Amino acid sequence: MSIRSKNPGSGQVLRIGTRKSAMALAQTDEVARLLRAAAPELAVDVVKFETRGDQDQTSKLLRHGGKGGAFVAEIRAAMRAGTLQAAMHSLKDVPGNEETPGLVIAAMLARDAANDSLVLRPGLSLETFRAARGKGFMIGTNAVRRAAYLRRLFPEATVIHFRGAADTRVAKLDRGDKQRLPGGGEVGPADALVMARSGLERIGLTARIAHDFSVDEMLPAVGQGIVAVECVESDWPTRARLAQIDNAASRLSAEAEREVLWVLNGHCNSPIAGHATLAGGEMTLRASVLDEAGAGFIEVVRRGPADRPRELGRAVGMELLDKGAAEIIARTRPDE
Ligand SMILES: NCc1[nH]cc(CCC(=O)O)c1CC(=O)O
Repeated sequence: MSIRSKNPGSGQVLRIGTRKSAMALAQTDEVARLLRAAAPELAVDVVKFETRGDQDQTSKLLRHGGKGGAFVAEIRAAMRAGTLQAAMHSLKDVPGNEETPGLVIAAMLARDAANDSLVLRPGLSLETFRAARGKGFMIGTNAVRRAAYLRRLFPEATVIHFRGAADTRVAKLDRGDKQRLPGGGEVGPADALVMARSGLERIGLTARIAHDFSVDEMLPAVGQGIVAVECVESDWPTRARLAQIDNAASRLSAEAEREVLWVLNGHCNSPIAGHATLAGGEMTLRASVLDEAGAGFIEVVRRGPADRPRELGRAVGMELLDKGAAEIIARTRPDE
């Protein structure tokens, strides 16, 4: 059945906005491929945006309303103005503590790998790195959560701030570039990076993965590995298109995980981790809150019926709060 509308923007052409990093473009191409497969008559146009987050690598992005906020604000404005029908986001980068009136996430794709991976500079072997337990090595990451886990897993390594699009970060590692710091000065070069496996897969760099951390070793960010497509709430033709490519398991997991963020008032760069798995009608939700120094660490695991994800997320979030999560979040600098 083809869906027609008098609104020229939401009939046979669907314009989808995205950041223009290699990773974001690969994700958007996948969304476009699935939409075309579901509706061969549909023309999907990919519109590339250079967001403030991409242009301004060294600024403290939280000033722009959060790291995720910087990535998504501009694309959302275009959608509200009607020049786009949809926006592609990494769900991980969509803040979990903000209301977005008039917008809805109408599709979540089947989840890719949710775990983080270790990438080593050329010439450094995993054996050497492991034998040293990280001592004498610098590990770069852009995320407070990863920094906190790294300080627990490799207490003797130096964790440094490393920012940029995924392909740019690996190129910097390979060239041995230093990283400019937001407050001036520089650190590095890095010996290793920790990045999302899904991101490395999407830009064709899986061959660079020296080690996959399991989700229990390094609990992922809420929503990690899920591509989300947002549209205007009242644009029913577009919602119907997007509903065709929505994945139920991703949606249930995301609802549970994001409820934890909501309860804790967190966003993608808070030291909060959360991951849900589904099996036989049951959901297991694990979430943690970590101290930047790796000292404070609260983890909660609960199980519940898979069809009540928000209830489970709320219970896990409340238990984290009971155990002192708010204090840990408050004392962590959010823009490290
Ligand atoms: N913040 C950038 C970002 N946003 C989403 C991903 C990974 C892909 C995903 O989680 O879907 C990445 C790169 C990374 O964390 O290494």
